[in-house]
Amino acid sequence: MSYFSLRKLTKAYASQTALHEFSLDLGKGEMIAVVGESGSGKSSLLRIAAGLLTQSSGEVWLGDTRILNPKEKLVAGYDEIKLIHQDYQLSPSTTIEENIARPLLLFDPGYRKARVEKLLMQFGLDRYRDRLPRNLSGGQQQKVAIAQALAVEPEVLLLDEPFSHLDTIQKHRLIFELKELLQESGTTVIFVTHDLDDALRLTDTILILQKGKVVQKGNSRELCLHPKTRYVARLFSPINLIPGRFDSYIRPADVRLRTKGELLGHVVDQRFLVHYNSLLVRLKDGGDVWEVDDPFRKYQVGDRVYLHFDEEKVLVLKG
Ligand SMILES: Nc1ncnc2c1ncn2[C@@H]1O[C@H](COP(=O)(O)OP(=O)(O)OP(=O)(O)O)[C@@H](O)[C@H]1O
Repeated sequence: MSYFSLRKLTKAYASQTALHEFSLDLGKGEMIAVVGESGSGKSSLLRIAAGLLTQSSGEVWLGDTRILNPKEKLVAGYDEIKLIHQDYQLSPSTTIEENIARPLLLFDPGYRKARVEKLLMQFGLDRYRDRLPRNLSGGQQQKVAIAQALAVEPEVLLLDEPFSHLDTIQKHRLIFELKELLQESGTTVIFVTHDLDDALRLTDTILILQKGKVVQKGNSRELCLHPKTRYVARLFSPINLIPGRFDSYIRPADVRLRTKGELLGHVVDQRFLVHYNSLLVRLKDGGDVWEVDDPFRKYQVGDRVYLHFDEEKVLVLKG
């Protein structure tokens, strides 16, 4: 049953439309990721969902409550819906413990103390409680910001690329920890990102946004095997345009390398990756460069190679 509902949301700025009739219904505790490139409308969407930006049309509902926008509400935003973005603002001159406690100042002191203790423990921040934010790493500071947002036990958490300042290892660890925490607390989550890998680490269901429109929704398998647009296909791997066929593509892993055949090229670059070598092959006719996998690490820069693929692996893509 729908709990957090975004209904036909649109947003037009003076020069352009950022969002075209976006609708989404989430059940309580459900998590979804919205993946889109820069400028696709992700931040506008989340700010509207949080009641922090006024939409051009459409409504946001949390249970039976319509979320009012800044034009309708004196103090914009809701405790029940928290938005976290990469530029978190911790208070620089107060300790980690005080930062997490800040949203709870008007709460009962006993409750406040217990809640802050729980968050410090859950996020592994206990031993840093007396430090100032500047004495923590970027990843730890981002954890503090998330713990602070969760202090008031929001029903809905909106994550706007909150991990982009972190290195890959820190990021993967934080996403894993956060996923467990959010599942445990039954928080409803929308996570927006341009990074499919991050999205798949947090959620199973992905919604793809392009130029303010939803182009596809599904799980990893559905999107990978049946991408509707070039953008969706490229989220999973590069794609190679088949010469003479303007909308047909093949993935690097679906190309076989042979010493005989019809589609001739020569290797212009080679990279050693964990399970295979990745080659760049310049085609003889037309001059396009294909990216192909060489699982047997057989070919070197300068080698001639023939490229084969099965027709059933060809992706026919638009947009
Ligand atoms: N205040 C504004 N005034 C005018 N145009 C805006 C404003 N805010 C955003 N836009 C435009 O609306 C479109 C969507 O922007 P938005 O920030 O929502 O996208 P995004 O997917 O979050 O991008 P990014 O990942 O780069 O933050 C962009 O083309 C942007 O230039």
